[in-house]
Amino acid sequence: MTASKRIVLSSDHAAIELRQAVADHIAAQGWEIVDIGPKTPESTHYPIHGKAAAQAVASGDCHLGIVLCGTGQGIMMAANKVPGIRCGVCSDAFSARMIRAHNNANMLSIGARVVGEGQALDIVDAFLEAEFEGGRHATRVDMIEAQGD
Ligand SMILES: O=C(CO)[C@H](O)[C@H](O)[C@H](O)COP(=O)(O)O
Repeated sequence: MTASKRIVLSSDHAAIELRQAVADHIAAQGWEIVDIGPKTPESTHYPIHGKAAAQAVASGDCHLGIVLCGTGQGIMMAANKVPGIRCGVCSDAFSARMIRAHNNANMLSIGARVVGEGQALDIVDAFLEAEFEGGRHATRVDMIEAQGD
């Protein structure tokens, strides 16, 4: 793990507490956290927060991003609308490892109403520890990028 790397975190109202747990967990590993909120649990709209986090990654300000909502699905869809973003929802560590190793994902989405905190932190660790394998997988990721928006 490269300690100097920056990671953006965001969520909607359904995942405020889990987002904080993720932030605490990865800050303890030396990651620089850019937590763009929201800070309070009032009902909000996941497209706003998925887009904002994705823009932080797509702009190069952050190396990676983690977004969370109730299922992880809506905020993932919003993030993937930003060019250059490859975000996958994961409920298990194997998938989290593979979206980086094979799909070169730069964002991870988690459903706070789907997985518990312990599982979520395992998913986060798997995502952050994995590395893109390149080779045939790079050919395929390039094909995704060539499809445009
Ligand atoms: O899971 C979500 C989107 O995929 C959101 O987090 C919302 O929680 C979900 O849409 C339910 O909305 P609610 O306003 O919390 O009932």
